[in-house]
Amino acid sequence: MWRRVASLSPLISSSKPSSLCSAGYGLKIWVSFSTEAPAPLADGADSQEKTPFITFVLGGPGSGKGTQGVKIAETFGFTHLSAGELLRKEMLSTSEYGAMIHDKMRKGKIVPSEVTVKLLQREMESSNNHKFLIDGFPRTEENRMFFLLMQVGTEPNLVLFFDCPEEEMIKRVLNRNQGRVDDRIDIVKKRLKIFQALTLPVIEYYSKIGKLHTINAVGTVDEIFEKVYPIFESCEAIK
Ligand SMILES: Nc1ncnc2c1ncn2[C@@H]1O[C@H](COP(=O)(O)OP(=O)(O)O)[C@@H](O)[C@H]1O
Ligand SMILES: O=c1ccn([C@@H]2O[C@H](COP(=O)(O)OP(=O)(O)O)[C@@H](O)[C@H]2O)c(=O)[nH]1
Ligand SMILES: [Mg+2]
Repeated sequence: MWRRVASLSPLISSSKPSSLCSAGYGLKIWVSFSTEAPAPLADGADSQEKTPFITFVLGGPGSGKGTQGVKIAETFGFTHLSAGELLRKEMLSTSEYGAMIHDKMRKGKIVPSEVTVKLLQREMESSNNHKFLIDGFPRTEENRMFFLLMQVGTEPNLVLFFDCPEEEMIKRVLNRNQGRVDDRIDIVKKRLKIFQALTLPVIEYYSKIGKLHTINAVGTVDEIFEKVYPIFESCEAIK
């Protein structure tokens, strides 16, 4: 398990445009494999320094985030974290948040940022990996800001957007057959509206700061992965 002893350098307010596959951005992670209570580290001595590499995968419901996320994670060694899956797992547990998550999901609404970010953070902090592919998050500007705050300034290195026509997304979601409470036509339409109103501004933000890769999500799974592959293959920071 790695533990995070974060130092924040002036990365958030950098006005320089970042590259499409940026490597470091100031946050360092000191990896420690000890099971004992951590002793203070002297300038990272006796520790292995790792910088997290974070990819966000965004797109409307049914655009293929999960499907491509699995393939990217397998091929390029990422730990795949689906925000929706983490929330569904939490919902089925005895968590104090279970009923609230269920209520939000079945209505197609967004779960409060602190809950989702806490779940993501828990997974990240208990992982030995430093490469994370986070699928279906951030869905709102508030989500984005909350992650930035909780992760002490961790901005993603890469952001993918699976751009898919609404009719295709609706067709895929209604054929998904995973027994989800929100895969119903009325709720999918609501989720699409929320995507337009709240998630598209997040996508635009990443476009503005030069981190966005837009992928046309129409085609077979393999055809789409062929478009995704070169983005990661050309990224030295993940090797
Ligand atoms: N390129 C594709 N063409 C057709 N169906 C797809 C494609 N990619 C994914 N699917 C299917 O569409 C449904 C939604 O995909 P999923 O990966 O769960 O999307 P998301 O996570 O964006 O909601 C799933 O049943 C999946 O098998
Ligand atoms: O960061 C997130 C991710 C998901 N959700 C909730 O979980 C549902 C399903 O999300 P998921 O990403 O699994 O759906 P997908 O887009 O893959 O169909 C969403 O509609 C929201 O209710 C949320 O509130 N915040
Ligand atoms: Mg999904």
